[in-house]
Amino acid sequence: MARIYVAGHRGMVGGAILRRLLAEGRHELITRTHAELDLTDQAAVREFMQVERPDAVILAAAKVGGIHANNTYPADFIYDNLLIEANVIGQAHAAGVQKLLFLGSSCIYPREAPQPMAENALLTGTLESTNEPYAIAKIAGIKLCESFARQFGRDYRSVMPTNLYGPGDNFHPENSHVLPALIRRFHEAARDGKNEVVIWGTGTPRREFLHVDDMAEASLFVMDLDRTAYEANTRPMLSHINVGTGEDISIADLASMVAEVTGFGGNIAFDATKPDGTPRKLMDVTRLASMGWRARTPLRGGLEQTYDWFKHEQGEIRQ
Ligand SMILES: NC(=O)C1=CN([C@@H]2O[C@H](COP(=O)(O)OP(=O)(O)OC[C@H]3O[C@@H](n4cnc5c(N)ncnc54)[C@H](OP(=O)(O)O)[C@@H]3O)[C@@H](O)[C@H]2O)C=CC1
Ligand SMILES: C[C@H]1O[C@H](OP(=O)(O)OP(=O)(O)OC[C@H]2O[C@@H](n3cnc4c(=O)[nH]c(N)nc43)[C@H](O)[C@@H]2O)[C@@H](O)[C@@H](O)C1=O
Repeated sequence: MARIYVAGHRGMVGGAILRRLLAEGRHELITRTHAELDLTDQAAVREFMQVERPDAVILAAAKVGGIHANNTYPADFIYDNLLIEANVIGQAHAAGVQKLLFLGSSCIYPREAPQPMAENALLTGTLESTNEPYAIAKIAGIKLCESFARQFGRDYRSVMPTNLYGPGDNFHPENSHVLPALIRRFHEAARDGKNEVVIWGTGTPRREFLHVDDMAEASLFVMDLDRTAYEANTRPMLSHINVGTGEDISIADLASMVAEVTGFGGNIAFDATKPDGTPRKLMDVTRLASMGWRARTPLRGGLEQTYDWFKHEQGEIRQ
């Protein structure tokens, strides 16, 4: 039975991965909360890795947020994420951990990348300014995995998720991503009998949304791939694999869908003084599909399930 350390197991994605691993029952799982182990602390991470010596690591811990948080706290987003990645990946290697999975993000691709964005679009153009520091840290994470694989023969892999949502998401009014932010805003407007909801930007940007349970499944699918298959699909640099649905939707249409699901019947207004961010971010998922994995959860169904979870957990949700 392999011992797997899931970093970030209290987060949305780490939590979904942990639930899936627990259900499979194939592995012994190692976890630490942020309070127990600050992953920006190199000495603490070194001590942890040396004592625990896991067989594999899944790195789902990161400083994460939506467009406003990224734009407002750029230093936190680059500094924390660079430290977390360097410490976890570097100290895993130092402790002899042979296998690791790093979670990046679709914002690694250039703002004007051809759509859908294939893995080889990495480092071909200028990044979107609202999340450039976070994207630079995520690109560094890919390069750390590649480099430890190429120089030391480690089996360190990377997946690049599109925008994610689902149970366990962050519903903060400003710092969250668009889907949880809209669930909360439309829910509160419907509850309070308001006749207008304002959403940020022009409504024209397009985003792709993947349910977190699909992401957890894809993460373990990539982790379990035969090494030859992973390397054959990530040559020449042993780089990364996109994870998404291959379908996107405009923010205006997403807002209408959230309004329907939450029962809000009023007007939707757009605050164009707020940034739109990247115009479009659709993943090319051909690589993963060719290996046999496809997303299963349709957006409407996933949104309804997430809204049910939100209503149920309201007293408990993260702020
Ligand atoms: N959500 C999304 O739309 C997307 C997410 N991703 C990536 O997926 C991964 C998981 O994201 P997600 O689950 O949404 O994020 P969450 O914010 O839900 O979870 C991140 C987890 O990391 C923990 N963490 C953060 N900093 C530290 C630290 N210094 N030491 C220890 N633990 C820390 C957090 O703990 P605490 O809350 O206590 O700080 C939290 O439990 C990240 O790598 C993210 O970049 C990629 C694309 C889209
Ligand atoms: C996952 C991804 O997440 C971020 O990039 P993003 O895709 O731009 O993410 P977002 O979900 O915050 O916004 C998507 C779109 O939606 C619009 N929008 C409308 N109304 C609200 C709203 O109320 N909140 C938010 N957050 N956005 C809103 C918003 O203006 C934008 O046009 C980065 O952190 C990036 O680093 C990253 O990896």
